[in-house]
Amino acid sequence: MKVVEVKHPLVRHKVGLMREADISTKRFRELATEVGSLLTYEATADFETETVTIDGWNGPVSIEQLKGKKVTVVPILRAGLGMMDGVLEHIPSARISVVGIYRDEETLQPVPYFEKIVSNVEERIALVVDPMLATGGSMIATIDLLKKRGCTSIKALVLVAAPEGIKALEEAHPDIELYTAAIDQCLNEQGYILPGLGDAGDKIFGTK
Ligand SMILES: O=P(O)(O)OC[C@H]1O[C@H](OP(=O)(O)OP(=O)(O)O)[C@H](O)[C@@H]1O
Ligand SMILES: O=c1cc[nH]c(=O)[nH]1
Ligand SMILES: [Mg+2]
Repeated sequence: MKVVEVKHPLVRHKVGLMREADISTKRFRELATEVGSLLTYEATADFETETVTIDGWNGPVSIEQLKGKKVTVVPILRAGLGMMDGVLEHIPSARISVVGIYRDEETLQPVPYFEKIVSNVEERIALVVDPMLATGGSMIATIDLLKKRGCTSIKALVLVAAPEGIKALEEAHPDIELYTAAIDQCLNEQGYILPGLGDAGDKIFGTK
């Protein structure tokens, strides 16, 4: 599995700000969008382009335009919605496939509760967004679901990843790519990432 920890100074700075214990919901949301945008920039660096000729101000001019597979953005509810606008900033016409999964707080197992995947997902590159890759269970379940629908080109974008989650994801789906703004130290006994961000869903939705 290709794993890219984006080390750009802007990304490191913004993720650092997100770790502040007293951060407001507004600021956390803004930063989740901004880092989502920067991760998208990195994750799309290998997209293919083709050269075409258009009418420019001084006659014909060769330009490059994107070609190949179109994109579907896949936010994992709820917290993934907090990164979605950052992706759409760069790919405004992307179709959206929504997957609802929560993690059982006792067992840490993913519990699916909603899915609405675009109809031609097999023809698209899926950019799956979720701020946290902890045990990896939620991301693995989402990718299982996308593959069952025929999707073969999948990139996962997360703000913070735990080594345990990366290992589990690599074992389950070695063919996908992972882009993360930070690889943190470990999980605590409750399955939270350390140092991590705390509960990203609660911070984005203001529910605690
Ligand atoms: O890698 P895992 O161990 O599966 O944990 C990560 C998942 O946990 C969080 O979601 P949560 O279950 O809190 O749902 P929420 O987004 O609705 O808050 C997070 O947004 C991921 O989806
Ligand atoms: O650290 C974690 C782990 C799972 N979900 C979160 O929101 N945070
Ligand atoms: Mg949550």
